[in-house]
Amino acid sequence: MTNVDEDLFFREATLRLCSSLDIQVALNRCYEYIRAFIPVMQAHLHILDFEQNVLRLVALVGAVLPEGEEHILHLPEKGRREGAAFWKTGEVIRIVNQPDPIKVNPEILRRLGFRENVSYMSMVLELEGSRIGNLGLMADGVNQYTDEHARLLRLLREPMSIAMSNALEHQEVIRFKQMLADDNKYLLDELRSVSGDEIIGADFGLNMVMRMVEQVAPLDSPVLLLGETGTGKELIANAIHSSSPRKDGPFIKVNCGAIPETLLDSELFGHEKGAFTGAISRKRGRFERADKGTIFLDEIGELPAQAQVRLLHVLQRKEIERVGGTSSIPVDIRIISATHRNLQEMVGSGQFREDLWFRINVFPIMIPPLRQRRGDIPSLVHHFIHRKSMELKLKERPRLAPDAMDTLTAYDWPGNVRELENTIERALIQHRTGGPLSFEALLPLAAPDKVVQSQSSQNEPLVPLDEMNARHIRRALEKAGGKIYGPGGAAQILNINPSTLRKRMNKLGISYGRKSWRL
Ligand SMILES: Nc1ncnc2c1ncn2[C@@H]1O[C@H](COP(=O)(O)OP(=O)(O)OP(=O)(O)O)[C@@H](O)[C@H]1O
Repeated sequence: MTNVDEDLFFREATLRLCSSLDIQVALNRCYEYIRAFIPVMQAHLHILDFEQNVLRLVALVGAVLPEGEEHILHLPEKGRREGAAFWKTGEVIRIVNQPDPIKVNPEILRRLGFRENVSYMSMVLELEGSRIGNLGLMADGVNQYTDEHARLLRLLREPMSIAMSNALEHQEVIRFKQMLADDNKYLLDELRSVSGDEIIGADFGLNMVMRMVEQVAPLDSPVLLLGETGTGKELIANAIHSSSPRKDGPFIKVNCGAIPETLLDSELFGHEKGAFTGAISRKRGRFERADKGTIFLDEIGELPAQAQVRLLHVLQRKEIERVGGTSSIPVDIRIISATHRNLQEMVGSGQFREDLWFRINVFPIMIPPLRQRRGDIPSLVHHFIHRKSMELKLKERPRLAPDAMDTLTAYDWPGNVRELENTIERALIQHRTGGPLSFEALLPLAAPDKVVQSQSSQNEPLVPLDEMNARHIRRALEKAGGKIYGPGGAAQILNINPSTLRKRMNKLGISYGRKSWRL
């Protein structure tokens, strides 16, 4: 003992303590080294929670806890006060060379593998003024520990405390990471069930679209979704992602038209700390967040010219550079873009870069407007009544009024599925008091829209809605030779139920019978 080179002892033991973030591995390595200098049969590392009066074992060498054994040891209640005082003010090293004078519960000793005649040396670990834990060494027989051993052990107090603290923080980071991954998965599943990723009309009006989705989903090719607002472009983008090999990766949406131009770069590509006023910390951009997943660039036609150049850059090089950064970060992403605008025309007029257009237009999918797939309307109506009734927590699902479905099917839906969804929700809110759902207000809006567009010029004065409706119905009657019912009848031309048409004719004062409908 007298010849111990303390510097060497400190260095070698510290190297072993810092050799792993796994505290058990670190303690094993250190134990193997120090046992040549200090008698030790067993070493254990605890953190003490004296609020709860428990010792939590974080590493143990020289004994194995039985399978499934709890790693928390409850301290005897009567020792609580003494223990707390010791942990707050007690000496750093404690040597107990006689059998059990510290009156530790024999059950604890047994669990830790102690025998009757043991010597015990413990050292309190402390970091930045707070006591964080305890290292205990145990040797067989009485009077095993000397002041010289205590002096050597004390040399390791600081590295042991740092190693323990780092290991605990590392464990905490891993735990948080697992919790976040778990939460993330849970929230994604929740989001899917709330937003309802069920695609209505997949076998009917959207059949062609879904066939194309199946073809392209397994590949990494860029997809361009075209279609009017509210047709379901985002829903389809989601469907492509969730049936692709990237489905467990992120699906990140960027609404290119909704981000102010000044923030666009930092939103898309992220920024380094201090890159500009207000950049108080480093931030990852959406491209970086979409790594190993899919990025959905909605309203890509709204992207300003500068941003188009940078996007092209990312697509060509598959890497991004944060604002204020100096290095490139590789990104592995699949791009789905969407627009309700005519990008080809925008290319022609110089508003959209042709090279970018070629890059994103590899596999265009056109989603037809709802008025071109009216057959899907009844299923959509039932789907939204079901979903929205649940969201609104309605006790009973309301019935539809007799003509309601015809009215809904006849309407032109310029806002497409989103408008239909909102219409149903509004009707459900208005009908909270009961009664069937009717959509009387819709029909007058339907046909005139088209008629106004096709018949009136910008300068012509606007006619009242009822008059416009009446004219439209008369035109249909004229075309049908006055026939209301059956094939070629006015109801079929107008795509509404004949009885709805008759009601509307009554309301508008259009009489029945051959030619009586003429002006
Ligand atoms: N076929 C469908 N089945 C069920 N719900 C649908 C369908 N199509 C659209 N929806 C619903 O309609 C709403 C609008 O759809 P979505 O946001 O995907 O349209 P969009 O074309 O991306 O609209 P915008 O162009 O305005 O961004 C969403 O709530 C979506 O869930």
